[in-house]
Amino acid sequence: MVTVNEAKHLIVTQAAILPTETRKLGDSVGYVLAENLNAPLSLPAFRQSSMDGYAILHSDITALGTGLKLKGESKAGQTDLEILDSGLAMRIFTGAPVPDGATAVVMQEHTRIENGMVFIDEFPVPEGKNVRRIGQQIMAGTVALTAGTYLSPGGIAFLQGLGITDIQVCRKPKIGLLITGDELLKPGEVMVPGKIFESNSGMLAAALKQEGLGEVEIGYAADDLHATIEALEKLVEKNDIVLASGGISVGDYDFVGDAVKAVGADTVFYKVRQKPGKPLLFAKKHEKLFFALPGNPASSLVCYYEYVLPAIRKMTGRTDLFLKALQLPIKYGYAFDGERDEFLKASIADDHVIPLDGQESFSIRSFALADAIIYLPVTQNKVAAGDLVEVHLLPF
Ligand SMILES: Nc1nc2c(c(=O)[nH]1)N[C@H]1C(S)=C(S)[C@@H](COP(=O)(O)OP(=O)(O)OC[C@H]3O[C@@H](n4cnc5c(N)ncnc54)[C@H](O)[C@@H]3O)O[C@H]1N2
Ligand code: MOO
Repeated sequence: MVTVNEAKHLIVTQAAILPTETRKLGDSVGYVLAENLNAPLSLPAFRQSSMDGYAILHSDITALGTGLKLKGESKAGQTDLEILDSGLAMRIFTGAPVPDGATAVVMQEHTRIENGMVFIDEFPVPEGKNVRRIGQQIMAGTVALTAGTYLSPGGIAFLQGLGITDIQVCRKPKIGLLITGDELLKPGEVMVPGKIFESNSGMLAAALKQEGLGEVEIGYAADDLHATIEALEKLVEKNDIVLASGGISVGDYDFVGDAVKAVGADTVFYKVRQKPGKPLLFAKKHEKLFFALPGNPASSLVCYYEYVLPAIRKMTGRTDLFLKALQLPIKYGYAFDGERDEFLKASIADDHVIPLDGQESFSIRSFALADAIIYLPVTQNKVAAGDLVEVHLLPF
């Protein structure tokens, strides 16, 4: 049996970053950049107006109400503009090129047009007012984004704006799920007394989907050693990570531990000093990782968030591996006996964290209502209302 921290340490040190691949920028959200990218052009690439109004020479405006002769127009997308001379104003729109010679743009709300003249009701007009400078966001040739950057929609937009179409990212792991248990019915099957509609496949597939891993191979095995080995072998062959659900405790029909050995994986640890999720097993075969998650749904999901997710993130090149953690006051007092650290399904409201009803490991309804997990180490087995506790935010 290892501690929570030992288990986490073993997992993130054993998980290795996957090789890189080239992807279309538009298909790269949620991936991690595997190369340093320099800006091929400056942004903005030319002086742009940030307002609809009039381009002028700021030095022409010597008093409130200075009149300038209106000459020409610059609209967005314009490529051929004449130089603006002193004494003139050019009609201009947001995003349009500021003509050479002009040193500022006055927004149209601060102007009046009378007889072909533009009167500027603003004084003084500072140089550069309402003009986006060349390279104000980034200069050509400088570092745009560095290897290791997680690509958010903002990152995609930034690189697309630089004209970049293909990038090098860390590959994401292929994941296989093995669902074990004789009592399990798949969605749509006919309910029979003694059976249950299994839900761990949907739960884990959904959690993986949220992490950008939409294609998951799912295998099923009855509570039988040979069936479990066979299903496991298939999944291990094609995937980087295999998650098994159920069959990892000490019952006569729990075969996953033996099957893991039979496929040649080395167990790194079995059992973590925690509740729920004690019988978690972590094994490795070369670079492939294997997690045997306990069948109880809440145990399985806690183990996914606390251990599997960091491994996935490490393999995809991310450096923020764990759920975001913060300290919050707990709404109600909570106490527990025993030697195991506890993870509680919880929700956050009014700057407090609330432990939810239904903390049993079979109870998944509380997870349906949770947006966080409270982590209470055994050293903190009695907390009073208002005490600070460690809270892990679920990904949303
Ligand atoms: N004598 C002992 N018994 C148990 C111990 C122990 O230390 N000594 N540990 C308990 C703990 S803690 C857990 S957690 C469970 C883990 O059991 P398994 O991983 O072997 O899981 P199963 O026995 O197959 O199933 C447990 C529970 O979960 C339900 N289940 C299984 N698969 C699914 C699924 N795909 N979808 C929904 N629900 C599922 C299953 O029907 C059982 O109710 O062991 C304790 N026992
Ligand atoms: O580890 Mo179990 O998950 O306490 O029910």
